[in-house]
Amino acid sequence: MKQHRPPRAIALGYFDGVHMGHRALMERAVQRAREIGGTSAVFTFDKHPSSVMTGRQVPLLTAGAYRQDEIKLLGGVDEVIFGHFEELRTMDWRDFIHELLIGRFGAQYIISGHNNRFGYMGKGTPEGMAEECKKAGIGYDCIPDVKIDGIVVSSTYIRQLISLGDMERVTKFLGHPYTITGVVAHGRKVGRTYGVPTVNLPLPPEMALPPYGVYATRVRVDDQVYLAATNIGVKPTFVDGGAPTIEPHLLDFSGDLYGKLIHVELHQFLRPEKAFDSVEELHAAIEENVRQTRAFFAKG
Ligand SMILES: Cc1cc2nc3c(=O)[nH]c(=O)nc-3n(C[C@H](O)[C@H](O)[C@H](O)COP(=O)(O)O)c2cc1C
Ligand SMILES: Nc1ncnc2c1ncn2[C@@H]1O[C@H](COP(=O)(O)OP(=O)(O)OP(=O)(O)O)[C@@H](O)[C@H]1O
Repeated sequence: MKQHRPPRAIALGYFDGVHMGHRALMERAVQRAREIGGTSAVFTFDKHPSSVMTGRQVPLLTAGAYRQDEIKLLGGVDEVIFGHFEELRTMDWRDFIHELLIGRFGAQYIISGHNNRFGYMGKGTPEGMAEECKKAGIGYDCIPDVKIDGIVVSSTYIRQLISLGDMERVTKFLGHPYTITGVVAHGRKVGRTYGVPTVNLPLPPEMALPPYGVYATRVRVDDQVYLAATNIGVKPTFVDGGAPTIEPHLLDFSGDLYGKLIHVELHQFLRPEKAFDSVEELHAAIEENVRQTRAFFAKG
């Protein structure tokens, strides 16, 4: 068999959101890579398997364009390998191990969780994986479930928490705040006329949408971090319908962010979005939200 240099320790899964369970797998991959003098990698798919299988788009926890960076940054792995799910879903599970992971990508160690299924019809199981890896003379680690408050951490559970707006619990299960990433667009520039300039971020359509409302947030841009009171919704005071936007009002900032890539971390839901009777009432509500945001982050 062709020897790959350097060999790889490969963690398997989709890794949407890079939660605490995912991190346990990737930490192990990094550790194993060090032991074998190789590189650590994640093998994931270009499309979410459930979205393809059910034909219904699963709302994602990581913006598509940012997946590779987020997995590397939070998981600490050297590489992210994207398999084409539509092609691989028909591959026999043994071929997936021997031909693809070992033959093509030089796996010396494979790491997965308990519930990992792979190959045609999801017939590959951790038990089958252990047996085949043994035959091939490579290592396999099956990582026990990571639980918080007695609940198994999963992307599915975190999506539910987001739909409820329970951002503090989301942060606990993800191990980092839910973060919406995108490029700043031009808004209507109305906010600045009453002293509340906002950054306008179209919501990446593939991402999970929290309830419309105002959130205590932090915005990361380049190497800077700003506190921000952020509205998510359709601005019913001014606009009739339309696509939702995410609009941070950065505190202690003046400047121009058009065209910049920004990361908006949602830390706490403050109140639902509302159609106000006047701009003055909206303004007063926003001032209160700014106070709440400062107070939230002052708590540490
Ligand atoms: C903290 C905050 C809270 C907001 N809350 C609401 C709201 O409850 N209802 C609403 O219609 N618009 C709300 N907005 C959105 C403003 O209407 C919006 O920023 C303003 O219309 C400027 O829009 P523009 O950027 O398109 O010019 C909020 C904005 C911020 C920054
Ligand atoms: N809580 C956990 N503890 C340990 N391993 C986990 C945990 N959650 C997922 N894994 C493993 O991490 C890898 C990637 O997980 P994947 O993203 O496919 O599943 P998930 O987070 O459970 O998502 P979903 O809720 O969509 O099933 C898989 O090998 C999976 O078995």
